[in-house]
Amino acid sequence: MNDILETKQLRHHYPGADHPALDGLDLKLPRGKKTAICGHNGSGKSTFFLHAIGLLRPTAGEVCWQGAPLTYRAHELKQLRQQVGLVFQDPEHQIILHTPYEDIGYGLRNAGLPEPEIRERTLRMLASLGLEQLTDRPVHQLSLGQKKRVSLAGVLALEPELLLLDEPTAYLDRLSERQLLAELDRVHGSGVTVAMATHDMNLAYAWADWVVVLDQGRCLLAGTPQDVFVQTDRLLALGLEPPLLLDVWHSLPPLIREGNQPPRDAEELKRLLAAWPIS
Ligand SMILES: Nc1ncnc2c1ncn2[C@@H]1O[C@H](COP(=O)(O)OP(=O)(O)OP(=O)(O)O)[C@@H](O)[C@H]1O
Repeated sequence: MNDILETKQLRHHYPGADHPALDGLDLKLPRGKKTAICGHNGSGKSTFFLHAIGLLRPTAGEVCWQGAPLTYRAHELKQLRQQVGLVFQDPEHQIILHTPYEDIGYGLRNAGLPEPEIRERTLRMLASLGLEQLTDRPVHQLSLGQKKRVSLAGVLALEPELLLLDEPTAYLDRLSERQLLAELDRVHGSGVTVAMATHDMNLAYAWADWVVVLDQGRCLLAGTPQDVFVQTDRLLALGLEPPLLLDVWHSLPPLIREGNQPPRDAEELKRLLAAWPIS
């Protein structure tokens, strides 16, 4: 498999911590896929992301970008951060300027782009994320969902090859979540590899085409959603609730399930049930 980013026996010990946050993490992000990184609180998801953009350095092990280990030289890190975009869980940690327009342009200016291109890309990102009406609105007047879209726009403006999102749907209402997922599908459709950390197994099951499960800084499971989520007992032992849809599916009579793949979303389940003759 062609992996865009890989960690090999990655270990990270924060100064003063009792346990390592990452403890021999072997994790691969397949190129071109949508990967869900699952794991309960403190399993190491955010620490992995900080390593993926070279913000933290390994205590041991290595991070490979496009097959080559990171060297942590300044010019390499600058290039890496243009190729790998990380959207933090809390937009307050990401947005640093006063308005969406200024903030989205900031990263582009840092990357050394000429002013006309900065303006063109910023306006394009504002439009594609439905933020035109908020272009010059002070950031502190925006809702959380709007701030999340601004921070995503700032990262997407750099046109990364790999987009990482830390709990992107946390605290969003259903409509904002649906809009964000549609945007991620559009970005993925344009050729970007996307990986999101999430606690939401229902979301991971419906959205991802590759799933990894972390526990205590290690990768315990990796595979397609069907392969990973069928391991109900292991997930429960890791404190993760298996997807509701899969639970419902397995509770249906075998005659309905026979010859069908488990549905990935409620609409698919409804279609399968509607096709079943009631007599
Ligand atoms: N700056 C830090 N200093 C010391 N320990 C830290 C620091 N950041 C994280 N940790 C610890 O490292 C471990 C992994 O944390 P991390 O934030 O990577 O997990 P996570 O899976 O992203 O959690 P969550 O789902 O709550 O965001 C936890 O035990 C956490 O307490």
